[in-house]
Amino acid sequence: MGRRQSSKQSDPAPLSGAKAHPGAPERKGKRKLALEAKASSGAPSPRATKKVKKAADGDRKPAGAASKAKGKGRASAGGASKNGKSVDWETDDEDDDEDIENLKAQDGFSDEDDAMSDSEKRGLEQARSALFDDVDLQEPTAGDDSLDLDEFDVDREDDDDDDEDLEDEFDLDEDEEGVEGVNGEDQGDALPRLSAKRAARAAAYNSDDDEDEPLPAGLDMRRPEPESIDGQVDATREELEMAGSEEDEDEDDEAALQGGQLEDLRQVEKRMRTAARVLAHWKELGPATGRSRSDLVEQLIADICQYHGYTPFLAEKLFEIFGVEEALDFFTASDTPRPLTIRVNTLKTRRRDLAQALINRGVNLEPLEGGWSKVGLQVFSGSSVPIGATPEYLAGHYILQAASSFLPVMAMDPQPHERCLDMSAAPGGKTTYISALMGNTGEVWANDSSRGRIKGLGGNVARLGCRNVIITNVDGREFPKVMGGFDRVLLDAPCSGSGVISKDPSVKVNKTERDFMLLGHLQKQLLLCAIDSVKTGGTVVYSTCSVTTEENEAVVSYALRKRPHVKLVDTGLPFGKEGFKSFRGKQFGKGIELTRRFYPHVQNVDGFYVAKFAILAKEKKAPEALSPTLPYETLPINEDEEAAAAEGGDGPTFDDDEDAKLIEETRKRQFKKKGLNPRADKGKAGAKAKKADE
Ligand SMILES: C[S@@+](CC[C@H](N)C(=O)[O-])C[C@H]1O[C@@H](n2cnc3c(N)ncnc32)[C@H](O)[C@@H]1O
Repeated sequence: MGRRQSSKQSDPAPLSGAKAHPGAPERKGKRKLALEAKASSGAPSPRATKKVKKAADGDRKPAGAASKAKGKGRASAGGASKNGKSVDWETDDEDDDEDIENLKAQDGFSDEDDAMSDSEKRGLEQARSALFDDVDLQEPTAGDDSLDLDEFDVDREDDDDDDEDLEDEFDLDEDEEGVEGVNGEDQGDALPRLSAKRAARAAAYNSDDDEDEPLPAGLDMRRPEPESIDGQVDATREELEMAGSEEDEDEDDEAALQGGQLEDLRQVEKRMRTAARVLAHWKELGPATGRSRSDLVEQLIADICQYHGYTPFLAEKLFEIFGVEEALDFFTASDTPRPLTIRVNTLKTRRRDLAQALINRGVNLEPLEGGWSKVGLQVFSGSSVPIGATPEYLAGHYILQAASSFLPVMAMDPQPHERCLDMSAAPGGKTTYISALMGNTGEVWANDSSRGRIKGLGGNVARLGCRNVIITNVDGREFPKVMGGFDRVLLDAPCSGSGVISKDPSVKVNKTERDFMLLGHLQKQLLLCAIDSVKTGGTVVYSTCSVTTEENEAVVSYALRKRPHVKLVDTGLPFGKEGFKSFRGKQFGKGIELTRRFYPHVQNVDGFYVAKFAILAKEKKAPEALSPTLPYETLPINEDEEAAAAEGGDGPTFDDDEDAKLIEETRKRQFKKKGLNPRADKGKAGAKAKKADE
């Protein structure tokens, strides 16, 4: 049985232009995985352990050789046309995918090796369950020596920094519109209860009878097989009724938990899927349940909070973004780590050379799924090599960077010798990519308002050998006052991080309505400043690692309204879903469908949003029409103004009285400077002044 067959996960539906990853590789708990595998199969040979670990990787691996064969030429197919020229993201003309496969074959990584015995499979299964417990409950720690989390483009700003920034509000006239669908529930009550439930869930997953049970939902990204809904009415009703009777006991939950009784979370999961199925087929299945639609939605959101550990506010906000069943997939995928990826630093090495070096060290890797990037490698767990501390890493041959983080830079498409600005750049994953695409030519201004994060940015810029980067530490809203006229600006905005919950689960409980309002506010201000910093004919890319509309489409639409000389253009990205044209009755700006959304449950990348603007020439102000009510039919024509108008410019206008005043003031200043009395007789003083001049 090959790796793929051993997987319990099925492929999320692929999007056009990109194939979805079947699952996520593990980047945590490698030691635990190895120990569990060892324990489950007695005292296996190192080879057997290696097989188990490799098989675990395989569970999360993208499609195998077939997909790689297809990968050839895909990147160019994804290349967008820009100004009639084909955008080519490749920095290396040769296709290394095949080379890497050959290297791996030489190194003994063949699919045949992956055949597992039943006991190995059982060991793997246990290891995965244990692993999932780790992932689910463990907050990210700086102590994980295999990862430099700061550098792993967590894509979220320090909350402390934000607090400072967000307090400093501008006076924007349309702030309120970004906030919608707010749930005013008292979170103070909800949070302790949620954490008690999470503890219950942890205990439930750790129970001994797990072996024959299905995987916890957080690890199993499968949707139930699409079944015919005929004949399901009774079963559905039963499931919901069972759920209903549980609900009646809800008030006793606290007591039950305190008394050491653990709720069966699998039951909750089943109930969620059932409710989602009923809601998705409401016409056919709804009436038979005897419940109202809103009642069922309410129950489902409560279950999501309980099962996945969200506040009701955020659960509802995220739930509204997706269709019912898709929402459950999103929540599940947000509990699962994304693949660990690295970006090759083409300023220092080539992908095939780096792959060779890392394979020689025992790192298990593959080119990024789908062939859409020639600088990305996916790293699979199972090797004992700490990927954040290899000699190649220290020499700056690569950076740990989430695949979704490549996308805004690809959309920006920086060219050699240009002048670019990365407005909120720390810790520098995107800055260093921009620098590499420009081949260390031109200028990359890397700015961030956080002093603390600037240090990491400087470290990465130095390690990766980016000599064209200039680092600044100001509030992005100071641009273009500080500097303007850039060819391209990237605003990878501070955001809620709702797309990267798998990296930072604290988002589930620490984001409030106020945060979203203030973030939207800040993002709008920064985007206007980004636009104003670019010269005519230039480009602005706006991105966030959030999936909410008020941080994405609403911000972009605001900028379109406030800056009529900009328009949205194709991002040129080979995959991603269209930006929302409307959301809950609100229509977004022209061309919004050209923006792109990326989701963990669809493309197995972090939730991300990318919009690309072209900056056009500002429209000249038309001369104001004369009012027919004026007392004169025509006004005397000022020759200067007429000449300026003929040239099509906003020519200067002069006011003789004002000029006379200015001339007199200047005269007085000059007299004082020369020690003369400006009020003295003009003739005498003038003669003296002339003499002083001589
Ligand atoms: C999403 S992170 C940027 C990640 C970075 N682009 C990368 O790829 O490594 C957002 C950054 O915005 C910065 N930030 C927050 N408010 C800012 C402001 N007003 N001006 C400039 N930067 C700001 C935060 O310090 C944080 O580093």
